Amino acid sequence: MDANLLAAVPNANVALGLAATAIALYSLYSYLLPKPIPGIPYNAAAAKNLLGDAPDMFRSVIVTKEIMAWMAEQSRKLNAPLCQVFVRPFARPWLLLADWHEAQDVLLRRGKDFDRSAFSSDLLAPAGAFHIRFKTGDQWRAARKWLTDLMSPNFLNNVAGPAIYARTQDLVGLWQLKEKLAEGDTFSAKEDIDHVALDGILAFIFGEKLNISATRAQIETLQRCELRLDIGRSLEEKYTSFPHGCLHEFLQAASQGTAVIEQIINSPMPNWTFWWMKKTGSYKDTMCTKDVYVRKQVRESVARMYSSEPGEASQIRSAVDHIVRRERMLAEKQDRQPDFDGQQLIDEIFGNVVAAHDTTSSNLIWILKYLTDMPHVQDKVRTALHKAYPEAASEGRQPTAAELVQAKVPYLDAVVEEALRLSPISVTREALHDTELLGHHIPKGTVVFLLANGASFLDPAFPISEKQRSASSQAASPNTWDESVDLRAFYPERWLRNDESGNVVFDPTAGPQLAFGMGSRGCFGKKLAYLEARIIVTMIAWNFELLPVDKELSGYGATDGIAHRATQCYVKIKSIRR
Ligand code: HEM
Repeated sequence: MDANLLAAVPNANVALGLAATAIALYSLYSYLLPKPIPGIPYNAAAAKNLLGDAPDMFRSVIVTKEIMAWMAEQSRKLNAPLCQVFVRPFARPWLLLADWHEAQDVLLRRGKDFDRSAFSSDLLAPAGAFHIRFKTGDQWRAARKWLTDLMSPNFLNNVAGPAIYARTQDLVGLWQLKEKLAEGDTFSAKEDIDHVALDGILAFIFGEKLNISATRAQIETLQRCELRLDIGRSLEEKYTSFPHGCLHEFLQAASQGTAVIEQIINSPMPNWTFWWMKKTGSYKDTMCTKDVYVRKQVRESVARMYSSEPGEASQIRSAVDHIVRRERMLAEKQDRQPDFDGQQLIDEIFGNVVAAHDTTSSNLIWILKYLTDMPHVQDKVRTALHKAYPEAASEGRQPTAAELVQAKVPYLDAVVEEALRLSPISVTREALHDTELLGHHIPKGTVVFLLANGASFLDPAFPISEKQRSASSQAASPNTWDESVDLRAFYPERWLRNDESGNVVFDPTAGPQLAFGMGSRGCFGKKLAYLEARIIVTMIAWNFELLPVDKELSGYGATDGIAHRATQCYVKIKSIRR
């Protein structure tokens, strides 16, 4: 054979090898590129990037800390009520639905098509066997049976309300002390609100007599600071800071329980983060502390139950008392031994603490900010309260717990609702099988974010032809309001209307609201959250004037985790003397 030809054979082999490698690499690259769902708008540049939209999202979230704002922005940029983003590399796209009418339909009427997503269940992995993580089915129903009637007016008015009221009195005491120590200066209210929300929820879960309290721990610390030795002013002399109270280990575990979930939610690789977290000593300590404490409370409640007369309702002083009675009753019905020590029951109890704590405290923090920055709203709240509790006002005392749980104060309810409307976290659902949304084919397993901060909530709704909507959506009549009233403004009046007798009433259905989700998987604790907000805001507005604070301390930035949480909440308080 020709020598040149012989030399060319290896070269040809090398070339062939290189070409094959290039083809293989290109195929791998194409395989790993985001896979858009046909017909649904997306960012074209992101579809050509192995990391999809992730780099853009991280750039934005590093600055704003608000992933929900980034999502709403994508829907606006793509000008689409349904769009897709590629946030997790090499995974399916997430769908973003920005339409109140269709979101309501998914949540209320399409439970067979969409359910709790594995995605959100994974983010809440540290909550263990808490029912929020289950798909709708037998396990979920079994857990909900323990909770039946906890949100009944009877339980809320006679057990939860008085317990939360008692804990709110501690906050009033703390702020009277802080006002004196700060000599009228501004201070951060975030931790105080966080603590009173935790104390309130724990009093609901474990009873008013629970002997641990984050607020009282703070009071004890401050009582030792009478000489102002430990009290500091910030460098810029903008606010006074106080030393922190020393929290009971269970209170620390409760706060830590929220913190670990937030860490997972904000991780680019949640499953890995959780895997790593579980190996750390601090995680194990937190889990062990909360399990031991909750079990102890359950055992004490069981002992009280067996030592009281059967059916003696007055013995039920907490959610745990109620849950252990339900477990006993269910066990009898199912002909089995009650399992008071089981991990699922313990996870259910602690899960409710976590679900309730950060969400309620975030809502209260936003309310305080709005009341501080909008004195006319604050005045209106106080006027409404004086009208609702005329005896307390004329006798120069605070409204009692019994008065608080009974009264209707439409303007206060509207303020709470409006704060919730402006600070939602979007709920997610997962397609249970191949289905359709706004006329598009949606593959099984796709995660859909129902944006509560996009079009038809904070921006005017997208025009959508009725034909695109599902049959159940077309059949329903949506509640919507005048979108020409600035949807981003804090305007409680949008939740008020006149009834047939001309009285002003609060109308929770006046317009789009997704703060609690909806339907059978909507928030279980919604009524308790309203009750807690009503009690705490009433007691604050009744006892203190919230004076304006420096503009620099009144930002509206937030972080997204379990809740959409304001970064700043400073107050300058003046006791109202009667
Ligand atoms: C302002 C306060 C609160 C807000 C904004 C809030 C918000 C939410 C949201 C958005 C969901 C998901 C709903 C869905 O997927 O459709 C949810 C679920 C849940 N929330 Fe709340 N929540 C609050 C207070 C509470 C409280 C006080 C409790 C307990 C006492 C609670 C217990 C739960 C539970 C157990 C679930 C899961 C329901 C299920 O999966 O079946 N939440 N909450």
